[in-house]
Amino acid sequence: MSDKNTETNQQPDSTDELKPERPSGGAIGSGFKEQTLGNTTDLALAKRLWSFMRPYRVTFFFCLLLLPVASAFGLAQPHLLQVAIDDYLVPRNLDGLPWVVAAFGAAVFLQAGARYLQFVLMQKAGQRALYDLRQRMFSHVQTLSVGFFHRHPTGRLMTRMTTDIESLQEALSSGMITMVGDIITLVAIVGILLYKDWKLALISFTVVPFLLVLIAVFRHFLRAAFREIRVQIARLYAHLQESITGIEIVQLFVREHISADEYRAINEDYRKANLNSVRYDAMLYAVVEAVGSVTVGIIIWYGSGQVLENVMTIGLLVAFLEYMQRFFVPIRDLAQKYNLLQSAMASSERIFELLDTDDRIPVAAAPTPLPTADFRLEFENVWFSYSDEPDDDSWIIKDLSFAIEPGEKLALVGHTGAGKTTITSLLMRLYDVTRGRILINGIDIREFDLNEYRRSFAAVLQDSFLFRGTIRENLTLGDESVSHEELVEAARIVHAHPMITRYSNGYEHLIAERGANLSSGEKQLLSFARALAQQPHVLILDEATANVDTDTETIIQDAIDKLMARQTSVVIAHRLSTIQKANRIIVLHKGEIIEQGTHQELLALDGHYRTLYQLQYAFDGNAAAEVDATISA
Ligand SMILES: Nc1ncnc2c1ncn2[C@@H]1O[C@H](COP(=O)(O)OP(=O)(O)OP(=O)(O)O)[C@@H](O)[C@H]1O
Repeated sequence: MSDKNTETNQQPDSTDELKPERPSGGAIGSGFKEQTLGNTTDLALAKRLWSFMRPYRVTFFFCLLLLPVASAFGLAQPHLLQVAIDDYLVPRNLDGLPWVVAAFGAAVFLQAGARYLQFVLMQKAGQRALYDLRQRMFSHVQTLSVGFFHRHPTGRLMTRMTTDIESLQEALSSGMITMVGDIITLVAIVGILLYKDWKLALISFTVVPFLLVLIAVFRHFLRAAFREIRVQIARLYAHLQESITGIEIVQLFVREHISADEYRAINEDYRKANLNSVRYDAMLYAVVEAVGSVTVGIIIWYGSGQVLENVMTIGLLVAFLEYMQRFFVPIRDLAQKYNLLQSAMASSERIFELLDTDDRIPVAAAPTPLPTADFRLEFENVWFSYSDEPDDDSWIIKDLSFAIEPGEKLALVGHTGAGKTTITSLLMRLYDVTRGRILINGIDIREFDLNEYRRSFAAVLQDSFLFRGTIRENLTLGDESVSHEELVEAARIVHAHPMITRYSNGYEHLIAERGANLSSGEKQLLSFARALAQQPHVLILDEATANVDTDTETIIQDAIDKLMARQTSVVIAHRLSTIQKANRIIVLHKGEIIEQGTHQELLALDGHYRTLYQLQYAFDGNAAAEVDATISA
């Protein structure tokens, strides 16, 4: 099957609002446009996020209960300090002081304990919810149609499934719930201070409006800096993904330095974006600290006067100072956590958008049972376009009608781009026809259960894709009903067995990612064995034209013959022997059948097939002579 990713990825896609921004570095598909979220959307998003938290709600609410407990133990400490000073130290009466010290120690201990418990439990619940979310995303993405993956670059999808989830995780672990705790603490401090001395409290709070304005300004800059980081991360990912998957081309065309330069530029932007956010963060930290110190100054200035006039006790002054210190920490944290929350909301929007994508092959509500044998496949006036809104130029398959009888071996030939791969994709329902029908024994294939239908096919594609894992795993593809004997039998038939047993651990030999540690001939033999082990009703074969030595070629040829002999086969033929052995050859041109018949019949026609034959099989020593012989006969 030809690889169309490169062409389609670059086509404008009006339905995709998350179009990649083409970065200066030149990598494609790098970076997402961050979105501004309205409050209503935030609420809707929060509701959906909650649906993932709901199963763990008992833990969640218990954590919420722990927050005021931790706050109370924390805020009891300055009060105990006040009691120690005013009731024991100032009157020089140390009798009950150990009790106050013990109470202070207990408050510190219990506050730490409550925080620890709250943090660990929250993480437990949060990690479970994220686990569920990741699982849901993966399962969902697997059900999307092949067309969806052709339209969306891998890098983009990967970013959504990794860094967006990470951002949610970050907000969950260090943000959301502690924000509630911060707010509780703030409100409690305001209440306590007003209760203890409302005048000093109001004087202390004079700086707060100024602080809030400053925080709002910083929040704005921090948020922009944060978004920039996310855009740069996406660019970095996309570039990495592209250069690693395309490493062979990069090295063959000695493009390493260009790729490194591009990476350097993106890396530099990423570094700058990070530095920017750190700068604003540090500024915010410093400003809050400074404002805090000014407040302490005001309290000492005003409070000491009050103490000297005996209107206020020293203990109360110390407690005030302590409370104010504790007041500024949550204010600073709230500003930072708000940004985390914003980013998490933007990420969840992208995550839910992917989860809501319903770009999949429709399944039959009440599927018709699939015939168990003797498939008669039929294309009935089939039209197909890869575009959702086809125009006259975009039809790839045009009013195609033909049938494949049970057991028949059909060869598809035609120039590149004629639509051969598309026909096989339609047959396996990787795409649905735009118009017309594909039938099995007279029943529209859309009426069958999709998985059951697909299971009746086995495909050997040009790129014999192998997964990282053992040979056995690659042959069975996780189907445990295939016995070892059946596997060996399949491998023997297609001559893969000797090659497998050459490895000391035979069927347990580990194959590298994409079969990187195998030759192309070996990969082909394994994919033949895999197809046979699936015991399909229909075999789809897109013959690879990889250069293999003569011995391997003979083995592969024989394997193909044996494969095709077993069931109905549709072959995109590149080998002379394959088309010669086909019961029927369909010659395609721009999505239409222009000739069909057996090899001999078509040669005798002296039309397109003959020209194609001479062009495509000219490398075959006997081809030209055979054409001449056939024609003269
Ligand atoms: N996913 C896709 N999105 C859009 N257009 C596509 C897609 N796949 C294929 N096409 C277009 O459909 C046409 C037919 O492609 P197809 O792969 O079926 O041809 P083919 O006969 O198998 O060619 P080849 O022998 O080169 O593999 C081509 O013009 C191709 O550009």
